[in-house]
Amino acid sequence: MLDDRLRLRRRGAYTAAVTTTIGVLALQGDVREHTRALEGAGARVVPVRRRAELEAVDGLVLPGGESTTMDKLLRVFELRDPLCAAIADGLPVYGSCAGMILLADRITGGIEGQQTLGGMDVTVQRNAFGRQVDSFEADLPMQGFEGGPMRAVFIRAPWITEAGPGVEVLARIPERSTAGEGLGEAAGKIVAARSGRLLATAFHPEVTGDWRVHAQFVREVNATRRS
Ligand SMILES: NC(=O)CC[C@H](N)C(=O)O
Repeated sequence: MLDDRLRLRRRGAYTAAVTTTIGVLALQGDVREHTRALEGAGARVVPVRRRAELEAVDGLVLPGGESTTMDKLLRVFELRDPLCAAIADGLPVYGSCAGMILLADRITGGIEGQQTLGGMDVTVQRNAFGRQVDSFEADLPMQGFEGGPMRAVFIRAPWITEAGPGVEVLARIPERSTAGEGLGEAAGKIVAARSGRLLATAFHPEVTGDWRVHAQFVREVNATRRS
């Protein structure tokens, strides 16, 4: 038995059987940072640009970047329909910032004709923070995450203005940024949420070196895969 396992492991088959493969949508955005974060959290990571690549992953990350560009490229690369179908079918997906916009059922502040993939019963306001606090960092306590508040980096970020009953709110904007700026009307806005197998953050944990969000996503993908 042990010999068999060792033989399989040597061929890579045993490892492949227990290693979760997570894709990062690689059309635009901070693909490299998410790849590093997921690898830091112990996953095998592959870029996804084609339908066949999408079909081979156990979970998918939609990176930060520019949601309008990703929307266009998803159509050009003929990934939009398969991805909508995969989400409907229960593929675990984590979206950060532009990725969160893509997961929202509804957006405000989108450009003419901008579409999302949807799946999460939320309304997301694009570029919600306004020019004064365009980019900032805040320490966010996050529901269900141990180890203290999460340093959250916001870059022309969206927020969630409305969340349906099936959506679990994981984090809201505090009163002040880490630098001490008052965050005004942003305070209290929802910036992290989960719904079924979908996870979304308005901020970018992939750039901080704190891999807790990615690690949690990898655990969820593992649990889904085994169930
Ligand atoms: N950092 C980001 O991902 C910014 C999102 C961007 N403002 C958008 O609308 O898509």
